Amino acid sequence: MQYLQKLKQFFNCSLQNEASIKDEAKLSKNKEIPSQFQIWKFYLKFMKIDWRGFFIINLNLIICSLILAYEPFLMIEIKQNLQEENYSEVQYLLFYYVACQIIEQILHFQELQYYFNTSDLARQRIQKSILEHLFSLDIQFFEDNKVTYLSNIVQEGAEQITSEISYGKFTKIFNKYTEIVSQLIFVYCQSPQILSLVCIIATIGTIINIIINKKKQNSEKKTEFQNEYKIFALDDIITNIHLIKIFKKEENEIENLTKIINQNSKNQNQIEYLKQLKYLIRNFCFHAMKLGIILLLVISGLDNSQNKKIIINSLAELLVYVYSTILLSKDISKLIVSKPAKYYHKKYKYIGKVMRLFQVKPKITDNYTTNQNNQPIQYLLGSIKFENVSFKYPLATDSFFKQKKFDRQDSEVDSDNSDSESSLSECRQHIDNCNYLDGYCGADNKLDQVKLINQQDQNKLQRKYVLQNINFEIKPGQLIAFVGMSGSGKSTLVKLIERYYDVDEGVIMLDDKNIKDIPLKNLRGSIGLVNQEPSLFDNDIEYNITYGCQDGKYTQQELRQICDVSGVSEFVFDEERFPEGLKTLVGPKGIKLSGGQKQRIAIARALMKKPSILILDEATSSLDAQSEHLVQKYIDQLVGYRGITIIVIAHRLSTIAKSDVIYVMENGEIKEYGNHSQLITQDGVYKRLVYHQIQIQTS
Ligand SMILES: Nc1ncnc2c1ncn2[C@@H]1O[C@H](COP(=O)(O)OP(=O)(O)OP(=O)(O)O)[C@@H](O)[C@H]1O
Repeated sequence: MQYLQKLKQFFNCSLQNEASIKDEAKLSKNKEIPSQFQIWKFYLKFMKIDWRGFFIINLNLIICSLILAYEPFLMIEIKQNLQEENYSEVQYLLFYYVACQIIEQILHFQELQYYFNTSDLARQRIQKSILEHLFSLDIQFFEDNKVTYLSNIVQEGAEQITSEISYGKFTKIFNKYTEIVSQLIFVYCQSPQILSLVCIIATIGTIINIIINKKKQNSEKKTEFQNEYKIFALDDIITNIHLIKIFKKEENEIENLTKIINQNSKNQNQIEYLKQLKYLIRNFCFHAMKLGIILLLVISGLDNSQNKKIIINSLAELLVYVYSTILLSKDISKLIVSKPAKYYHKKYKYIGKVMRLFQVKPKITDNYTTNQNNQPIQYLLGSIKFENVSFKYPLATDSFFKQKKFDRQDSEVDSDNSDSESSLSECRQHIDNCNYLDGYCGADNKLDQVKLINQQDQNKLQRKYVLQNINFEIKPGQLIAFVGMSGSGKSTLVKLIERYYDVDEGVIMLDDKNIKDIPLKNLRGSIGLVNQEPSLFDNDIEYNITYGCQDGKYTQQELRQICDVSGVSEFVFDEERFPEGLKTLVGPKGIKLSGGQKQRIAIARALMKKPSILILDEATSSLDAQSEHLVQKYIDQLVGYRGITIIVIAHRLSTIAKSDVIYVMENGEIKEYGNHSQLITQDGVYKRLVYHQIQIQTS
């Protein structure tokens, strides 16, 4: 009864599967899934053939496959000679057989050696080109995509492409078919009727295998997406472990994670069930063939006892070949299943993702990259001019995995197929509408409904201008400040000066040149930035401070001076707390340092770069008053001596009182500007901010 139910379930699923296959074909048309031609064209990017390796690997494989194909016939010959008691010939044939085996093993060993060497080189080359492409992408891409996901693409993608473009790929397929054909010829030589029987049963087995494979791939596709969801949820929760501990939410999170982890157990079970079913069918086919062969022998043996004797003698051997023919029919069925569908399989999924990654193109382009790479930075003089600049953040269009809220309270994700059709078409429409470059993970999943943003949502999400009609001019060597309420657009302004984004309207001029015409190397090389949340590498303090030094050149004297003025010396040379001094490891993201220490290192790093424009975005917010005063003193010196342009963004208004010009921002607009004494006399936003801060301090 249970079995019947499962069978019914299976065929129901197959019907639904049919529909999803049709949809897949539609998707293929929509270029959501690459065609085989596109896949091969893509592989060409990474191909660099070492002809010697190519020749040796393929020649060895061809010789091995010919030896393998000849083996059954050699066995027949040995047996015939044994029956005829021709022992000298048997000896000779046995020697020949052993020699073939030894040659095959030697060739195989040599092929493997070449294979590993060439694969290693190919993997390095592929990894490098994926990284080169990834690093050429805009900051926005990294803001929209999860780091775990991108690092997986680089690692796994390179691995999978390497195995796909290995030199022996085609020859191995050729080997497989030579083996099948030789075995079929062997069976034919024994008895044509038996061959017909083998062919009929193998064809039935292959067809059933194809159906099961397609069904399995459908489940794998869903599992794949849910696995990614699991990884992101785990990543999110473990990254916030401090928060979880402080709120004593361990139990809740464990419960939520367990729910998320167990979400796709239904799919996993189905995959296992289908695997078992395939195994069962293979065995069933084999037994059916065995029975059929015996029946044939009995029928034919009634009137031909000689024939019967010969055939019975080789029955065991025959069955071995019949069995391996069935095993090979498994490979045929895999080949017949559409190649793109294979890309949902965990063995191939990252190839599709790498293809997607290469479809993403940077919007911030630099025509000078190739020419300027080996030339030294040409520092800017430091004048900045904004002319009628307006800007809004673009929508995330190149997200591999859309930013999704992990709804842990209701994390039950129904992986049932019951209403997959409606969600499927809806999601397909979302894909068309959004033109999102989503991974090849299944869209026929409820999760995708959450994941993809439809046209309506897009309209709602139409971003507002973050900066509107901004005009200002900064001369080289000036000290300029931007103040304003949180969210008024100050940091965005800095991002535009660094050209992490291009403006929507207006123009930004640096040294009287449009920012778009300045090589990125010169632009970013001339800017030193310290932002609100300093990022540090998991390395020692010295490495972090000297990271921006051109060609890694600096003197210990310079380093010491910068450490002194940025306040790093104050803690780093304290032998009790930092016995290793500048060689102290800071831990991931500088976790072993305090907020103020991290900020001082970031300030030292920016100063070591000797920039012509220094941007301090809330750079001293975690420093105590004394340290801030020290940094401030050095900044004043810099302005005086080196003519460096300094832009300060600060909420603490005492920090900016000495600025040449203070720009006051509100809702993405500059509301007023002037120096401190001018602004304080006006009855405007600045005066209100100053009084507000004084009030807080006195109370
Ligand atoms: N990467 C981003 N994508 C989309 N919107 C963003 C992004 N970064 C900032 N914003 C939005 O732009 C607006 C201005 O943000 P910005 O960080 O420039 O403000 P701010 O004045 O520097 O604030 P604060 O003083 O709190 O740092 C905010 O409404 C914010 O939500």
